[in-house]
Amino acid sequence: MTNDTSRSRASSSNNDAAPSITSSVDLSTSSLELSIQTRIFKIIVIGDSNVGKTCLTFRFTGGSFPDKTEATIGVDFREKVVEIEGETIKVQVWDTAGQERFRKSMVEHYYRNVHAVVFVYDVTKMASFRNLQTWIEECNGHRVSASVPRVLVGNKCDLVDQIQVPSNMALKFADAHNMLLFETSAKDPRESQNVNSIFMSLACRLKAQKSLLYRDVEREDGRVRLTQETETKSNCPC
Ligand SMILES: Nc1nc2c(ncn2[C@@H]2O[C@H](COP(=O)(O)OP(=O)(O)OP(=O)(O)O)[C@@H](O)[C@H]2O)c(=O)[nH]1
Ligand SMILES: [Mg+2]
Repeated sequence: MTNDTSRSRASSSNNDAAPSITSSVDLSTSSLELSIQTRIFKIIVIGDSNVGKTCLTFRFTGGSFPDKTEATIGVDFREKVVEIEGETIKVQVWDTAGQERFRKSMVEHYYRNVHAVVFVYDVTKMASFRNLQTWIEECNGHRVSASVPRVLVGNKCDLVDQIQVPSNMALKFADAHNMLLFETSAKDPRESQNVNSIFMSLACRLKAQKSLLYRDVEREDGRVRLTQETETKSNCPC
């Protein structure tokens, strides 16, 4: 599919249902009922170290650009509760480590039961764009279904004089890999809405694609085990 050249570009869409998911919550929590009703979408953010994964997730969940960041070790979780078509959904963002030494013991956890993947490169660093192929191979190697939506994000667009990755090159890559492309900046507050769109477009697609149903609620040693099941559904306006 050919795309226009606006900052947020749709190159293609994914479909199909995701695998079943099992999670546990503490019985003692009075919010059990809420837990059962609130769907959680797990979105992982992947890419080279220093491309701005932490800043992008911070911008989405906290609405600001952090003064200072350090290399992520393992993973940082950030959550945002959003409402889509009257339904409250928890978007759980996994901000992963780009440095090999800080991620190797965690990689299995990143990909387990993931609902969507955000691949990030730095538009001022060609190497971070070239390395996307490796990140995609890692993702595929962890049995992430082709039906799990993926988007591509070129970050640091505010550094206009230093851009190394041309938009048309990124667009071609996104098309070839069946991904949406966003070119944006976690730093520039005017791009805040665009950063939101990265995650909201995924949440809308997930909501449209499937309805996670809690099938079984069984007590296990004071805990409740919830099993979610998926079914195809398509009524999201996004
Ligand atoms: N100019 C500019 N700088 C940015 C932007 N996003 C992040 N940075 C800077 O890039 C550096 C790295 O940002 P991080 O978000 O920590 O990078 P990361 O991808 O999380 O790195 P790892 O945790 O090591 O994988 C920091 O100095 C940020 O201030 C952006 O949009 N524009
Ligand atoms: Mg980080």
